Amino acid sequence: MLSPTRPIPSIPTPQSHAETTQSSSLCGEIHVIVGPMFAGKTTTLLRRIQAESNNGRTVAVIKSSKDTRYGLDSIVTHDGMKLPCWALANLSLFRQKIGTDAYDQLEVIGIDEAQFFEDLYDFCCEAADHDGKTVIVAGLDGDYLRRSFGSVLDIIPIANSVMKLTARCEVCGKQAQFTLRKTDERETELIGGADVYMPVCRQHYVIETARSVLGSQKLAYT
Ligand SMILES: Nc1ncnc2c1ncn2[C@@H]1O[C@H](COP(=O)(O)OP(=O)(O)O)[C@@H](O)[C@H]1O
Ligand SMILES: Cc1cn([C@H]2C[C@H](O)[C@@H](COP(=O)(O)O)O2)c(=O)[nH]c1=O
Repeated sequence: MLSPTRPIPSIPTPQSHAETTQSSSLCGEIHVIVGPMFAGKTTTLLRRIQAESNNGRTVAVIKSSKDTRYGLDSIVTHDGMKLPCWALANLSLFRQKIGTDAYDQLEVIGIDEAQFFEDLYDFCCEAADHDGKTVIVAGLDGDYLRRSFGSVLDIIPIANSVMKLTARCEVCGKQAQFTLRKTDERETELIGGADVYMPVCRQHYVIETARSVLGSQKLAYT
């Protein structure tokens, strides 16, 4: 693991063989993990990175410096699993930050919060096609309005595999595919956790969105 500060703490969940990602050093790969918030995207990414590291491969993890929820030196899941990482504004800064020699040695690169990186497509192409890296990308496919978020969907055509995870609907407990924003803020990018967002199924996305639209209309007419 090439990390700025600490070694990888061991992650206590056993790895299934299917969760590991094997690749030859001559030819890179791109694996994409998407889904709503709380679906286990970061957990899946960290398990895969840990498995690659356990297999003797050199790994590094990058997250967006926009997400300051748990500090900048670690990726942390919603239930507390943690791994040291590089927090960057742009992926193009990575090679310079880590150093060319260290970059050349790297075999596996994990990217979390991929929706926040504008240069995701170019970075993944370069790393996999030209530099032979295995790139594992985790991010939101959709924002709170279920619109395509950042460049995550743009890398589907260049990916080896795509996995869409689901969370549990906070209203009914069924599978949740979407992220509902609980506050009235309208900007696309709004950092937050369970205080601002909740995972919901299709039915409750529609019901809760209608309820919040009606609520704001009522306020406007009173
Ligand atoms: N509403 C919630 N609030 C806090 N934690 C949650 C909530 N729903 C699920 N979780 C926990 O979050 C874990 C997934 O965390 P994480 O891997 O960080 O998800 P993601 O990266 O997809 O947002 C789940 O296994 C569960 O334990
Ligand atoms: C839906 C949605 C989310 N965000 C932010 C909120 C969090 O900071 C991250 C997602 O984190 P996770 O690891 O997937 O839980 O993205 C946003 O800015 N805009 C949105 O619409």
